[in-house]
Amino acid sequence: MSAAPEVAVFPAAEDLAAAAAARLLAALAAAQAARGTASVVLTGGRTGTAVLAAVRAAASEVDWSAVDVYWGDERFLPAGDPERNETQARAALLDHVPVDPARVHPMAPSDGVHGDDPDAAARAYAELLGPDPVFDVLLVGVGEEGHTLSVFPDSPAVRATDPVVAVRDCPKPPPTRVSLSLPLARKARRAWLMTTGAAKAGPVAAAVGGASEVDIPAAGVRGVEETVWFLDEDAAAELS
Ligand SMILES: O=C1O[C@H](COP(=O)(O)O)[C@@H](O)[C@H](O)[C@H]1O
Repeated sequence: MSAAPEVAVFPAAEDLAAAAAARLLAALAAAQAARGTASVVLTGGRTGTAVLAAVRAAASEVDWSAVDVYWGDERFLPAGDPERNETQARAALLDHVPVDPARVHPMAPSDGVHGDDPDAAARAYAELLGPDPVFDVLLVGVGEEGHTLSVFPDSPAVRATDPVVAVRDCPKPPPTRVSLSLPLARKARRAWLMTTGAAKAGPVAAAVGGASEVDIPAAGVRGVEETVWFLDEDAAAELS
């Protein structure tokens, strides 16, 4: 059963990044203390990448060699493209902590073994995850139109039941992506939605207020144990 969402509002984006980073490190350390390993699903975007940079700057008890790293969505571009979420996450954090490369699981690039076929890349990621993946923490961002992951309003992806989907014709570039679906995202123990800025205030208020996930996909993200909205004051401005 999903818990009622918690809404945490911070004065500025930097405060949000520091707080989310500290809480992420504590959650990963707690998972390792309980089970020996931890898993996190990373997001792209400005807020998510700022959180990863804050994680890098923080002291922690986390054993990075025992963290499985996944991505919630990826821009389907060539390996190393600066717009890929993987590239940004590596630059912000993963290149600077002693992760085990075998535990870092990026989605395929458009010039990889699956060629320029996002459906094949989505199928391969679903196979990698297996039927019952464990995600200790799922990090996601929120777009101006309410998208989360690469699940956009009123799109085939928002109605998807497959665990991982190819996404085409996105309103936000690049147009082709690979994404976890909302049903898979809802298997995470902790789901944290993170966003900043006045342009996000409308979709945040709609999602927190219970909008349909078809209209505002961010409304469809919930953790099994915990759902947290990390917002700055601008993004929280329209909450009632
Ligand atoms: O394209 C994407 O955008 C969202 C939100 O990004 P932001 O820059 O507005 O914070 C992000 O969550 C998603 O992973 C990414 O692919």
